[in-house]
Amino acid sequence: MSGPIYYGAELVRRVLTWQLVNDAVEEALKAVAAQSRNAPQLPYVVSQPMRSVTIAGTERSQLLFTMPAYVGNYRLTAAGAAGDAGNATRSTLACKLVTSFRGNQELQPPLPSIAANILLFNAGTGEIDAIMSGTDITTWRTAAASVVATKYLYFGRFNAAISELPIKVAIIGCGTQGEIHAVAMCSNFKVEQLLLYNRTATRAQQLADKLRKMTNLQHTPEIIVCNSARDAVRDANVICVATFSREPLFNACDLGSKRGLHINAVGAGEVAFGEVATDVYQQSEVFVDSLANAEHELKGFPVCIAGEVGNVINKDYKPEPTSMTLFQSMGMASEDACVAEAVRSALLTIDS
Ligand SMILES: NC(=O)C1=CN([C@@H]2O[C@H](COP(=O)(O)OP(=O)(O)OC[C@H]3O[C@@H](n4cnc5c(N)ncnc54)[C@H](OP(=O)(O)O)[C@@H]3O)[C@@H](O)[C@H]2O)C=CC1
Ligand SMILES: O=C([O-])C1=[NH+]CCC1
Repeated sequence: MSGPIYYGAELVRRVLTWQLVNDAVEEALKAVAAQSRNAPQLPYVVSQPMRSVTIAGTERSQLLFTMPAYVGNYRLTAAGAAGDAGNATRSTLACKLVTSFRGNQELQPPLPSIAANILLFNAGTGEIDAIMSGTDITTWRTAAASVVATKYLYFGRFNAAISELPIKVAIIGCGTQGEIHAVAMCSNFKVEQLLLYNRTATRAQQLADKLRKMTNLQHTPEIIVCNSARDAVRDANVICVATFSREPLFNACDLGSKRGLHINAVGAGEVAFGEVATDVYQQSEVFVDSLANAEHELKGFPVCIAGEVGNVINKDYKPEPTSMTLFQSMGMASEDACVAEAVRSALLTIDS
């Protein structure tokens, strides 16, 4: 063996598309849900042990996560990842090493708060095949999980094509995740209005300016920078919240009496579910990416969890049409494994 191939960030970025990442993430969500429901009619085999968390210092502001996963018998159908044959089943053994260093944004120049590398192993021999830069994969796959959750939990309740239903989207937190969520929502859905809020107001304004200049968005919405999270969420149909806040940034009263709302709660402060108020959880049907991870990581979670997003994709469960749904995203190693595999396939295709 000559040693692992290294795929750097530049190479990875060349092949990242929403179609490729959404497809791989949807497959991971389905596989995890099939495994936890013990659904023998579905082919998947998944092993996704709890991630380890190493605290680098005395506070939880500097963390190293180890995220291993094996996903067996799954398919990547997106065109970019097809390579040999989109229909072939795949099995991937991978481990992501990811750090979360909150102070990185204060450095000059700032560094990403979340940085990752993914090790890809030969699933037949256990030898290491490749090391892939995982920072962009983490950014994209997290937004893709919110896109898939929005597709099934919000749009799934209407009898209309996704492309025909205009939505208003609130983005709370305009850091790396806020930005990619704004781009993902406008690339996958007909967003007519984008409401941005960030604690440091200039950052929301900078994101608004950047988004207005982007020419590759499928939909170019009206973009409004809001003075508070409350203002941003009031009229939204879909809310994406991605901060490090320990305190709730909005509560149920701020959402008014409207129903049929969907929330993607992505961020994690000291408490993984701190940025959204308890009464919002209490009034929502709550879904997670992985129930096993939720049991382990969401200690003190205020409500019962309705199920996994994959249960809804696999049609084991349908949310009430008028309910408020909330996707509590934690991030799964199997998403990283499937997306890294899709990226590797796409790179092999363009190289050959
Ligand atoms: N679910 C998942 O799979 C993943 C979740 N994450 C989580 O997403 C969150 C955002 O990550 P990322 O975008 O990369 O980080 P960034 O550092 O790029 O952005 C952090 C954002 O959080 C805001 N923020 C921080 N503290 C507070 C606070 N006390 N009150 C209000 N806003 C606050 C910042 O505002 P300001 O500009 O004012 O500082 C900024 O908008 C983190 O919690 C991270 O752990 C990340 C990756 C995957
Ligand atoms: O899933 C993931 O990679 C992460 N979740 C929180 C920080 C990083």
